[in-house]
Amino acid sequence: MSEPSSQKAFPVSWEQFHRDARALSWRLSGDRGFEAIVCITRGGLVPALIIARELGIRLIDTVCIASYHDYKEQGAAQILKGVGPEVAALTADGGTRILLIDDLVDTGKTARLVRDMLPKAHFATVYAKPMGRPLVDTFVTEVSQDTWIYFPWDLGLSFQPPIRDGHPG
Ligand SMILES: O=P(O)(O)OC[C@H]1O[C@H](OP(=O)(O)OP(=O)(O)O)[C@H](O)[C@@H]1O
Ligand code: HPA
Ligand SMILES: [Mg+2]
Repeated sequence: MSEPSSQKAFPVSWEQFHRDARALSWRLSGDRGFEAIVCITRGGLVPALIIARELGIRLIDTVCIASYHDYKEQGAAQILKGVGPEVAALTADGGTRILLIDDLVDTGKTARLVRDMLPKAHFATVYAKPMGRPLVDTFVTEVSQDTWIYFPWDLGLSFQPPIRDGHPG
């Protein structure tokens, strides 16, 4: 990851995240035959709820991966949990009826791990950075590689210094 100081900030409110996840649902809608959602925890849990609601999908599972152990620092990716038996029953053909959801793809490291597990699943993220973009089938918004996305569940209300005082945002 780049140095935080050299990164642009892209803060996302709950409202914007909901709107973007709905936009992703529209792109995934139609007769695509998805029978299950597999979300990549933890960031994929929130868009998975919204997309499952919009598409009427009720079989939802998780793949638990931890790769960023400290703030903005990527460590070795670890798979803590794979899919359970109900979704495993859908994987014989590589997972064509499985919709994989994450909040974003950045370097593509997480996506690559999951793609190895479910090579034919449809992989969708709300946001994508250029390095990871080739690994994603559907996304809504691309941001530059040197942008850090701040998700609403990581944010709180705080004082913002005026722009003229050198606020970087
Ligand atoms: O494309 P990559 O460089 O692999 O980065 C993308 C991944 O990083 C974040 O997850 P993180 O591992 O931080 O865990 P979290 O979802 O629990 O916050 C994000 O939610 C993606 O899953
Ligand atoms: O830009 C990001 N924002 C939040 N979490 C992340 N994990 C990888 N990249 C990012
Ligand atoms: Mg994640």
